[in-house]
Amino acid sequence: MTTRRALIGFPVAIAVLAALSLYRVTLGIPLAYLVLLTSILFWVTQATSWNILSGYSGYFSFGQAAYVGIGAYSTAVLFGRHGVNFYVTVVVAAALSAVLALAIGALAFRLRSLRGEIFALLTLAVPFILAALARINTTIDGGQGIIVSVPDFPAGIGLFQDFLYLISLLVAGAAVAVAFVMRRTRIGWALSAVHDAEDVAEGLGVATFRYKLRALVASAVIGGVGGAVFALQIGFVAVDSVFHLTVPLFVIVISVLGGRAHWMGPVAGAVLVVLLQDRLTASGLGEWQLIVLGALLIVLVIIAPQGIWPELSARPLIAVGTAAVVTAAVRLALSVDLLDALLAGLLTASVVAMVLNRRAGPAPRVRPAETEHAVAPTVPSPVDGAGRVLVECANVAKHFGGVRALDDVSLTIHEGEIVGLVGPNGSGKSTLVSILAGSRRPTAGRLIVEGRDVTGWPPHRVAHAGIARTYQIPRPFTSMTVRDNVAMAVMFGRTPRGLVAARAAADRPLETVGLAHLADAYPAVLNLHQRQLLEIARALAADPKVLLLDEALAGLNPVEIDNAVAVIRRVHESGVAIVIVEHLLRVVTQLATRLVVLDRGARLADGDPKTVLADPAVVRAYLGKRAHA
Ligand SMILES: Nc1ncnc2c1ncn2[C@@H]1O[C@H](COP(=O)(O)OP(=O)(O)OP(=O)(O)O)[C@@H](O)[C@H]1O
Repeated sequence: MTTRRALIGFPVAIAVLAALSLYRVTLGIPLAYLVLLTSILFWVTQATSWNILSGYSGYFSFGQAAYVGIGAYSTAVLFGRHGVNFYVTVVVAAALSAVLALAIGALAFRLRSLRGEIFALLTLAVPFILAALARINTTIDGGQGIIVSVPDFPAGIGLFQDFLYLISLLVAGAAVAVAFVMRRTRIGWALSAVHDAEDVAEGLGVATFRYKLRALVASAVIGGVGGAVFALQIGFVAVDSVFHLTVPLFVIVISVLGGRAHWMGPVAGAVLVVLLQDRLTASGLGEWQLIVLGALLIVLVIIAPQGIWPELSARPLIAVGTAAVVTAAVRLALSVDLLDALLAGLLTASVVAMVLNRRAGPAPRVRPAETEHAVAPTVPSPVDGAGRVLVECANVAKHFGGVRALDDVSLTIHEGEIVGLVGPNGSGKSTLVSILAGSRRPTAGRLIVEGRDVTGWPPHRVAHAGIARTYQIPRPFTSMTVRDNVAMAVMFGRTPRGLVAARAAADRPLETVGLAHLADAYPAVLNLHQRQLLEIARALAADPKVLLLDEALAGLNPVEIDNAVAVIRRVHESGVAIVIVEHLLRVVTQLATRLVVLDRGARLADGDPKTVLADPAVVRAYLGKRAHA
């Protein structure tokens, strides 16, 4: 959905939904429909809350019930038991949820070991602990449950059900608006990058900790506020009704079904899932709910892994038309309940959109890079430490348990240099690159960039200090176009820029590497060489002083290697010092102004390439076999 369409459609939808309650009697809308809509809005709120962190960033949480529980108990204890103003309890619910999120985030997001499934397990444990606390502690619940009466509400609103509906609409609308804004601003881009390749994002200057924490807090506040309203909805808050495992299961099913990369995904998912659940219950098949939902999820994950919303929004007119026609036809032909007809209409529209999208086929493959051209290699003259010192790696050691990957290695990189870093397999080259990029903390020694000691700095700050790297196996942000991959580095670079300016600034690095004509393609259509060029363009966009190329030529054919060499030379000519890790000596000697040889974690030689290659120790340790070959 374009931003313009969303900015018009969203307020209109909210106004129409509000009118359903305000003019309910005039429009003849049954109260039962309002109850159903209130339930849908609750799940829209909770699924959007989950999606803001887990859907956008890929940090799967099973702890949604913690926020629902905190919110519901804030209202139940303060309003239900002590008569505190209901709106004050909503604020308390938001504050307590935010505090919990800050505690979880401060722990989980600091430690790399708590990523992936460990994060999911951690979040799973939280509601269990809170549920036990609520059950044991008599000032909270004590196992009895708490009755929540009806709060005062403005007289003009009508029934309590209308008030509940309107307040649920307000909360769900605010949640979706937050998700929309986040998706379109820096935080959304940062979370997408975290989802696709967190280490890479961090290395490009994205302060991942900060963005993840903000997303977690926003998610918690929305979940907590939704939980506070839920207390009114259920009227009796008990541990099992709020800290229940079905809460995370439902929000995950809803978000994945609807489309977790999109702000509207949870809305589409909630409408479909809650309607389906309601219709199954109404037809006496309530116990089949989870089976039907599970089966639907399995089928959809296989045929439409991006969820229903991207399918529908790719063909909005056909989707709306099909849903309307099928709903009307089923209702008239079979005289079934309007909701049954609506469900049939929505499911048919989803299937039709999917079939049409599949028949249209995948996006056409983009032509191979034409601007790539081989440039006759020339041997540069060694500059031998000509420029000022940019980076100094002093007496660095890195131990992995008993493995001494690096031991007392010192290295200086000067302005204008291309340093070739060579050595046998396992000699510590990649480890040294990771230390130079700040993605590994040395066991001993210091990393100094332009006179500043940056040892132990997080990678995004080292990136801002002027160091960029590429990866041996290219790691593009797969959900973004080639241009946006590069724009990310500008957006979060040393002088951060907005999306529009960053996209414009991405042109230059793309031209330098010869990928400009593929700017609108997705990385999936690039071949290995083009992906490696994209790595270089992205690193270049971060405006580095020193570029670290970790085996950027691995797996390329001779023509591609010559082209890559020409690209690297162009980058160098633009004023960037380069450290290149490479097994192909032919290439390193073409490019390097200085050669550093590592052997078993120690620096064996450092000097101009000719002298180093003639060093008997180097020949013995590393080059022997190849030289003879
Ligand atoms: N995360 C890790 N845990 C344990 N040992 C590691 C880890 N990373 C690297 N090592 C070890 O450190 C040593 C140096 O590895 P490194 O990958 O830096 O070498 P390399 O010169 O880049 O090798 P290659 O040319 O094969 O890429 C090896 O013995 C390796 O097994």
